[in-house]
Amino acid sequence: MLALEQLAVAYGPHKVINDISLTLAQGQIGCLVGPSGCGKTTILRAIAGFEAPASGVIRLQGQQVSNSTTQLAPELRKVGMVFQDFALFPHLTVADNIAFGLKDFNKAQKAEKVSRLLQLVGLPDLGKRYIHQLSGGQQQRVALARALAPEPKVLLLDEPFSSLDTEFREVLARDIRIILKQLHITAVLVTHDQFEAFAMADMIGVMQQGQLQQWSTPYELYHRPVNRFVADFVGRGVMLPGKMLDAQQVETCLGVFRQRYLTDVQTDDLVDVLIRPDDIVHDDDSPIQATVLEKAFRGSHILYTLALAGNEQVYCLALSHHNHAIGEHIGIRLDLDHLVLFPRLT
Ligand SMILES: Nc1ncnc2c1ncn2[C@@H]1O[C@H](COP(=O)(O)OP(=O)(O)OP(=O)(O)O)[C@@H](O)[C@H]1O
Repeated sequence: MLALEQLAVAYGPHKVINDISLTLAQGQIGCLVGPSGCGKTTILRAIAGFEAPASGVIRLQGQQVSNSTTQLAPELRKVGMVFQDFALFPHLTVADNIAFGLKDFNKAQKAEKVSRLLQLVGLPDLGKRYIHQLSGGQQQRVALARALAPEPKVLLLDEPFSSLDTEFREVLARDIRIILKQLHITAVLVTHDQFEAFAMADMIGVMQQGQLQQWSTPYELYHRPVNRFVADFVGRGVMLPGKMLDAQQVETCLGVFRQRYLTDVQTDDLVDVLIRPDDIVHDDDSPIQATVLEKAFRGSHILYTLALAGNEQVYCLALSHHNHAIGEHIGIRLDLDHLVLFPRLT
């Protein structure tokens, strides 16, 4: 179990982490996402014990390991780390890299453990190779095996996939998730890639300038962002102008919809309604017409950028056998489970 309670971290006089609280149960995987410099790595460093809190508390397995006055040494925390650059030793074999941290094991115990870990990360036959004889993805699996060897209770992964090809990342992210779940290890992943976060995480935290804007499940984050920053940062979407007809009903160019998201709202208030690409359904029978401005082929789907009457634009994710040309008019309707809206910025 991992808990941060009102954590603040400063470099000299500059506070870069402010009042962050979050909890992960044993075996849960959390991801931190956010713009460059927002403090993601600093949080990992604080959990590992390399940075002391300015205030607040860090707990691992219920034990307080960091506060502003006392710090448990990093090597006593049972925390493993996997980095972006793998940090493997080129002069050692794969097996020796993995065994590197196993100080209290004899030769036979090491060999047994390395063999089990190689099996676990899907590289059973590569123990005798050197690091330069592996692909990037294989190297990252070795880095994972090395971090898992001392049986950490918490694993910290700092952009572990960023040097790998995009298509490969999601597969590796899912594989690593399966391994961490098997071993019931609590993990925190830092990434720039929200699809990676979606593939790995039970909980995702969106950070901005040292503050945690939202900490929730991937579904909640996408469908119920707590503010505009999170709505913009996670997933694609547009803000469609709307006007409140009363506290529940909002009028947009796509029709009138009921809402329960915004409580502090009155008749005639101007709002923006968040519309995701999957909220717009292509429907030949719909009276609402839109013009295809752009299209991006995604294999099973096409992401259309559509112009509505007036100047508004929306995205529409349609199955790719609905193949329409740029300039064509198509019928659409809004298929919303719930409305997310924000007061219009003045
Ligand atoms: N050792 C340090 N001394 C002083 N300032 C630092 C130090 N390390 C990081 N910072 C600053 O702290 C802030 C947070 O940095 P951090 O590396 O945690 O951000 P990040 O979200 O991980 O960024 P990125 O996504 O670019 O890796 C940044 O403004 C950074 O410049």
